[in-house]
Amino acid sequence: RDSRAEAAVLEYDWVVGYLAAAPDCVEKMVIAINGQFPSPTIHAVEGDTLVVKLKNNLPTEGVSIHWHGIRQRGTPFYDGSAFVSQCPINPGETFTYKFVVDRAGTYFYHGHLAMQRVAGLFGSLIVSLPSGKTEPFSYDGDLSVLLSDWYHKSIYQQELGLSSIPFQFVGEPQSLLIQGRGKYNCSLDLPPGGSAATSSPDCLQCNATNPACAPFVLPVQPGKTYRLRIGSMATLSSLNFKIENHNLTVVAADGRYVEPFVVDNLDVYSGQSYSVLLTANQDPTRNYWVGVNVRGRKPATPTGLAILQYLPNSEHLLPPTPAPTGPVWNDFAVSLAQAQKYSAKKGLESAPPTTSHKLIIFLMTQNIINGYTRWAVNNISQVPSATPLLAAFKFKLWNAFDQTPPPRRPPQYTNNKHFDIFATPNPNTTHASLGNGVYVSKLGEVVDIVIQNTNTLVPNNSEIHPWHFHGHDFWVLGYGEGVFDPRNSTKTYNLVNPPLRNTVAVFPYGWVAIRFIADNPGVWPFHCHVEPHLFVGMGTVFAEGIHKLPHIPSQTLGCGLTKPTRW
Ligand SMILES: O=C1O[C@H]([C@@H](O)CO)C(O)=C1O
Repeated sequence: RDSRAEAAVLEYDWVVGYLAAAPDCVEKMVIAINGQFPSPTIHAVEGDTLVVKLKNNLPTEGVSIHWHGIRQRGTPFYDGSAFVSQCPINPGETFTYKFVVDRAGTYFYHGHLAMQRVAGLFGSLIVSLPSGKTEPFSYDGDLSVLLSDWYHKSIYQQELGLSSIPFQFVGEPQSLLIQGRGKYNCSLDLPPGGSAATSSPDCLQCNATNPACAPFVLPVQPGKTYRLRIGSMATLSSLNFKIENHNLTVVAADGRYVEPFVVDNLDVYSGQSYSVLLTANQDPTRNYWVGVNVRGRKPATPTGLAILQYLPNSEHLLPPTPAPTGPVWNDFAVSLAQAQKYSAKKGLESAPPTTSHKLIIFLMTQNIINGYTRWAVNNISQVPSATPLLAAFKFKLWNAFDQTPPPRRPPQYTNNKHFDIFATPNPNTTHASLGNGVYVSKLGEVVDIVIQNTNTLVPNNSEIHPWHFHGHDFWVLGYGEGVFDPRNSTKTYNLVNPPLRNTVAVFPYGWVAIRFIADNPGVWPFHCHVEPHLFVGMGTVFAEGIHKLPHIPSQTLGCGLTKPTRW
């Protein structure tokens, strides 16, 4: 652990490039930083300034890096979402991110252009308290695991399928990874009655003698307590994390303190981070499985495994027990009950304003638009603008994006609520259109957003969507089942100690309500963190304080209407 008392400037020289790697024993192409997958972990201290000089060595594509969970106060142009805060960094170009990490916690960074995150372009950003400040819990050591799901199909083939008629969805991942390591299940590849000799080349690489197949190891001293940081950069999967025989005490979520509570398995949605306390208080003569399973979608991916190693046992001492399983994948009541256990830590986190200035209701629908399968929010399916929206606001380039404000209510609602979210097929799936309008708030405005789930185009199917906000933490006021009713549902809100987060899951056929203060001048994406959903339009953009936008560095410009006009 870094234990400096004073903030420092930390400088990094990074090169983004393609790498042949075998995260689950099978060699594929990943997008890596400095030849590493996952990308290097950053360890910083609260108040530090990070200066990341990023060279794009990808020969055929631009890139940008989003600093997930970092609020970027005063530096909205370094938020890293392509076509919102900056132009993509072209092949061969170098771009320097410079920003302050103003709050201790567990964060991430990842590619934010098309589906580059899915190709492995992500890493952990861990911010510790300076040595003079203490956490509201104690521990002997700090451990961290970054969870993800992994596909054998390239992101380019995935993007092709998503943007084709007929639509070809990415489907379930081949493997689940813990800190970038997993093991592909060859037997899934075998034809009925087939043998290893007839299986695919992928499968042949995946055998016990291949060192790339060794699981990630978490070493612990018997009797000690560890702070374990758990985060998910999954493409699609909602994950459940479990350590055999061990309870976990949850103490923080998304870099904010929560009232501690004990679980024996933890739901982790893409874009979320947690700190849990883990005490090595079990039989020390053996090691234990750490297991990750898929929730919310019918699993077709084997459990991802790592090893909790009780020192001085060998890390090769395999646990004698079967791989851990989580709750049944479609027991959404269990997921909801766990989500409702979170509350803000008393005395350390603020309560929300008791009222809001406006309410926005988002209805998420899956649609057919000109033959293409696309997600929409209030009938608008998001497409990027060629001009970064931040620059469009700053330089008043009003031709750069749709000037019609996007709807604050689902056009499908009558009397605010009489929309049948359970209807199959969804009756309004042909009314959506492409767009890139922006929800503009006044500086300091208190805004409520309710995200309402529906049935997808598949009969009797509604899915989990983790929504992530850039530039803000928000209060999670409450969850509900069925259709949100502005007159009654608000009565169930927790306005006393709701948790602060930057990513929240919306459960099938339900809604979630959040409140935020629009106090960070900038232009900020708010979107589903399931990458193939964002890719086909499941996102929105918010802006505030547009009269107070800071000067924009020229390195963020150069595309769309921000092209230089003189030679
Ligand atoms: O966006 C998605 O599309 C498919 C399905 O709804 C249509 O093929 C699926 O499972 C998603 O999550």
